Amino acid sequence: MILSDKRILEEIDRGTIIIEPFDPGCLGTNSYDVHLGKYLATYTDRVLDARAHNKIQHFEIPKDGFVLQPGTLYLGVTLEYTETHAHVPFLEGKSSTGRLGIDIHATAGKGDVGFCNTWTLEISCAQPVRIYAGMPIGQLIYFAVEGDIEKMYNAKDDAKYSNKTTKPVESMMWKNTF
Ligand SMILES: Nc1ccn([C@H]2C[C@H](O)[C@@H](COP(=O)(O)OP(=O)(O)OP(=O)(O)O)O2)c(=O)n1
Repeated sequence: MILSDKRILEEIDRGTIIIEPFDPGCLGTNSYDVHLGKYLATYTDRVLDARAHNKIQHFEIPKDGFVLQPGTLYLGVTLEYTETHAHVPFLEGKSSTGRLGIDIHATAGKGDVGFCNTWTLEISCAQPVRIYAGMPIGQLIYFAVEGDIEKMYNAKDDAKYSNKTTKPVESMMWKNTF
């Protein structure tokens, strides 16, 4: 079950969903539009190593935008800080970004109950495209969860992406043992 607009507002009133900043105009029928934050990042090394801590360099999107190039993975971040305490949040693209050839996540769209942070975007593009800080970039949808939660994401010792940040965060795969 996906939460409707009215239900998202009720959950915001209850404090089980937090979206900051919140603009009622960004509420869709059953989603909330999120925007591109001002920081992007790229990996320092061209060849990444799934076992290593691959470092990234952050940079600010200039006022007149930044042209994404195909073949490079950019990490972006949502302008919005969100908390979701009783539902499963999903980050989805928007048709309008998709029609510009922009992908906002490489494979991970699902969030966890208890996730409290900005969202890192795994951005790639089909052809060069200029993007701007503050542009609508994706949407959050909320699913009801079945059953009790043993441990909320923000309470887990091994949660990799729970340190609050306004910048994109690199892969923490290196924390897995394999
Ligand atoms: N594009 C995305 C997808 C998810 N998340 C956030 C919300 C999730 O609650 C959190 C963890 O996502 P995953 O469970 O998919 O990530 P991992 O399994 O790699 O990390 P962990 O071991 O911390 O669960 O990251 C994000 O910021 N950007």
